[in-house]
Amino acid sequence: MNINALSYNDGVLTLLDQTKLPHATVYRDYTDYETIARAIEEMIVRGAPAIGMTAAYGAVIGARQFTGDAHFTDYMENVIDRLWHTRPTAVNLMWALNRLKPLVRDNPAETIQRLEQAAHDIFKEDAEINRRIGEHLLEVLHDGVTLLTHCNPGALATAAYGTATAPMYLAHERGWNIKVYSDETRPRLQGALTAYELSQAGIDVTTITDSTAATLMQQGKIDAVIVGCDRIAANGDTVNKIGTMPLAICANYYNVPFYVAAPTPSFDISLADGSRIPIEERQSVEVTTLNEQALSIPDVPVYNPAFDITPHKLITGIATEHGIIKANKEAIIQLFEKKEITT
Ligand SMILES: CSC[C@@H](O)[C@@H](O)C(=O)COP(=O)(O)O
Repeated sequence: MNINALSYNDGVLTLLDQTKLPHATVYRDYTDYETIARAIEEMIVRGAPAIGMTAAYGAVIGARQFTGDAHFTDYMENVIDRLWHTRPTAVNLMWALNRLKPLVRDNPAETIQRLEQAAHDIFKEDAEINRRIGEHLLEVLHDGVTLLTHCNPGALATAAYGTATAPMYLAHERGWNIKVYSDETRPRLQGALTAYELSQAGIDVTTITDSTAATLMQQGKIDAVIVGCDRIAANGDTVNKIGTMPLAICANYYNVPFYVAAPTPSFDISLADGSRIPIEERQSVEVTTLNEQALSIPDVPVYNPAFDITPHKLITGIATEHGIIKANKEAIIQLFEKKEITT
């Protein structure tokens, strides 16, 4: 697995343009926080952990752009505010910026050094967190397993391994025979990214339309569903890419285990339940066109929420870097109190 969605070197952030994948591999260099903010909005970079890390490096680059014509801390507040408001749902974005905010000092040079270190730490931690999530999930899987996933919770959405794809990469490394079905994920087709990165790694992956998932479960062909997440509320309700909740309902009906792969930065325990999580609505053009070809007649109203809320009762377990926990308030409180994890 050798995919870098983002990398940073000495004031230059490089993003792999995910709007061009899987047909073209285009890397773009960024030295300006405003264009980094737009890259998040336009989904050149996407996936909860990746946008958090991009925002962190965006703040570093913002600090480096300071020209001395304002008070530095006020200037940095504006930089962070701009990055904060790029996408509303994935809490990893706010989590990363909240980690950087207290490191801002009056002195720009000192701040750049501190922010750069913090952004590197977040990046390194993300890869390790995902590897550990993968190891915990392998404990409930087996050689020969067939999995279903949705969206792209993969290496492209993280520093490495992905979240829901981490057990797939680790199983493959161990020589397990695994098969993965990847929902195409209307309307942005992130499932094509999953198919791209898993097939690059030599993992057996099959693309299906979103509406085929139920049929595969009915046919008894899916051993477990594993998805990523953008924000988990204190009671375990989970917000992930639109189309996740119907999968959970279907998995429940057909008794298929349904796991959410969740780094702890994806939890928002300040929100009691999923109904309080802001759900991004994106432009109608994402639904009405494909590669600039019209799919619908003009002027018909479109409703295009980017995420849905899976009720915690439908979730078999939440796989974190500390272990697999139950999707309920007690287990989540325990997780954040760093007490013994219930599995
Ligand atoms: C490890 S990524 C988990 C989620 O961020 C992923 O499933 C997802 O919903 C991404 O949404 P996107 O709109 O492509 O940023």
